[in-house]
Amino acid sequence: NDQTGLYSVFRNPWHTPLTIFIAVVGVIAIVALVTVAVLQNKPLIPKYKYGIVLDAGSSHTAMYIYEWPAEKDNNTGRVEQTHSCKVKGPGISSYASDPKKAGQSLQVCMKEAERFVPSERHEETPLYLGATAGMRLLNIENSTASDQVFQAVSESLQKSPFSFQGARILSGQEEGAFGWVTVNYLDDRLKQVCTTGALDLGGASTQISFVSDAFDGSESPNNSVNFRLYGNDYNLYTHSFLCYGKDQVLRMALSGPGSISDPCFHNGYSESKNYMTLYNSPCVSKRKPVSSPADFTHVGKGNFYQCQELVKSVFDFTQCKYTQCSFNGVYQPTLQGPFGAFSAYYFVMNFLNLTDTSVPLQSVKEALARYCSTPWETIKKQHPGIKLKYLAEYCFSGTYILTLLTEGYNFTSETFSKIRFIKQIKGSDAGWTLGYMLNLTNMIPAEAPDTPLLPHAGYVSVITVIALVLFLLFVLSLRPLWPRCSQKPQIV
Ligand SMILES: Nc1nc2c(ncn2[C@@H]2O[C@H](COP(=O)(O)OP(=O)(O)OP(=O)(O)O)[C@@H](O)[C@H]2O)c(=O)[nH]1
Ligand SMILES: [Ca+2]
Repeated sequence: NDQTGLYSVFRNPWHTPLTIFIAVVGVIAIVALVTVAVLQNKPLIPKYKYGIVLDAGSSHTAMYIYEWPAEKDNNTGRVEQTHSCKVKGPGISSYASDPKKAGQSLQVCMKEAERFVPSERHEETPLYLGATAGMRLLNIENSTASDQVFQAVSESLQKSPFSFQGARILSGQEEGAFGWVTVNYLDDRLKQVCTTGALDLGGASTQISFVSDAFDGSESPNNSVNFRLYGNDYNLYTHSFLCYGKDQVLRMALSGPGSISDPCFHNGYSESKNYMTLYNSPCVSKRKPVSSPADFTHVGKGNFYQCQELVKSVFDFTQCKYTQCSFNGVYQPTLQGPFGAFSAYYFVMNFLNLTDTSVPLQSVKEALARYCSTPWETIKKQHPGIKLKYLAEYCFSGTYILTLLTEGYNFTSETFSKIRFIKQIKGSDAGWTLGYMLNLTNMIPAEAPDTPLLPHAGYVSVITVIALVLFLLFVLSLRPLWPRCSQKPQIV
């Protein structure tokens, strides 16, 4: 019958001001912590934001739509590719003689984008067009035509409901650097020190980008790009070889001496071709013979080793004013780390079934030699569904890729095994477009984004401990600190 202990609790526990105070504070603290924990760690109803990038390449244009959680707009969002659309027809540089058609060619994909991006997001969704080597070459050849193509393309894109941010030519350095950002962002390597190098093979240019401990940019500043991303400093080596995309190299190889009987094309292959289409590029115009017939017959004789010699003839391995070069007198530090090889690297090696780099390089070469020596009629029978334009060129393209990697960039059988031929990473295409958009929308901060003070579990355990302490205090506090006035007030 202790009048002041637990007994009194059940009679009237609320008469101690301290008890009420602690109870109120406890409830507020728990509600506050739970609210923060939920907000910080559990997204509200997911709303997404979008970005659209058009990759106006030399051989074709592709549109990519990216999305990310709206409440994570501030740089910690996981931006993902949600849709892509391959524009029908050639690259925009092919419309030099009829620029309007360049703009019209984009309309189908832009209409598709209007269906994929929720209409309430249309006007806030940034839309970019970046052009690469095809337009670089047109700009060299005929800058007026290049401007007219961009004018037509911009007018066309301004008609879309999106927030058009402009159409421009990317430098080769940007193309290489943003391809590296994409690969490492998607592979979650930007929060680590060890990054993945990027190898991009297009139709008119090819890029190599990687971080090398041996490279501080001093020997060849033009090949150096510095990034500070998520609190890490990266000094990237990058180079873009204009005219060394596979389509332009094919022209250079064909314009060489005695190339009409071509070891890079299958025995039995014979096509009449027009010298004009061969020489109408700044990459080969210097090789154009003074007088040449309008047409020639391109005949294949399918020999990988002779093809390799022909392909090597488009490289210059003699001049190098640096401590070490790749080719054509371009500085290149020692290769380092794993590499992701994408675009035409993937299209070609995937077709040839040579993407498994655990296979020794010598075996890859032997497999390609067997493929190149297969007669054209057999090749066509074995691959009925493949576009003949692509099918005819795989022997050449595969030989070019191996020559570029081993003779050009000095990949050995050991470093070759560290290359991964990739089309996508976690559902997003490898290429410069994602890196380009991340950069322009500032979605990769220089500093590491704030991580929640405590992980979700941390919050739960803190709440539990506080709740227990408060409960104990509550119970203890029920013993009156001041003598309860148990007797009736004396009426004086
Ligand atoms: N086999 C095959 N080849 C393709 C495919 N798409 C493109 N190519 C060819 O691969 C080469 C490079 O294609 P892309 O990577 O799109 O090159 P691009 O972006 O147009 O060219 P650049 O402006 O130099 O980057 C070109 O010769 C294309 O014709 C494909 O799906 N399959
Ligand atoms: Ca490209």
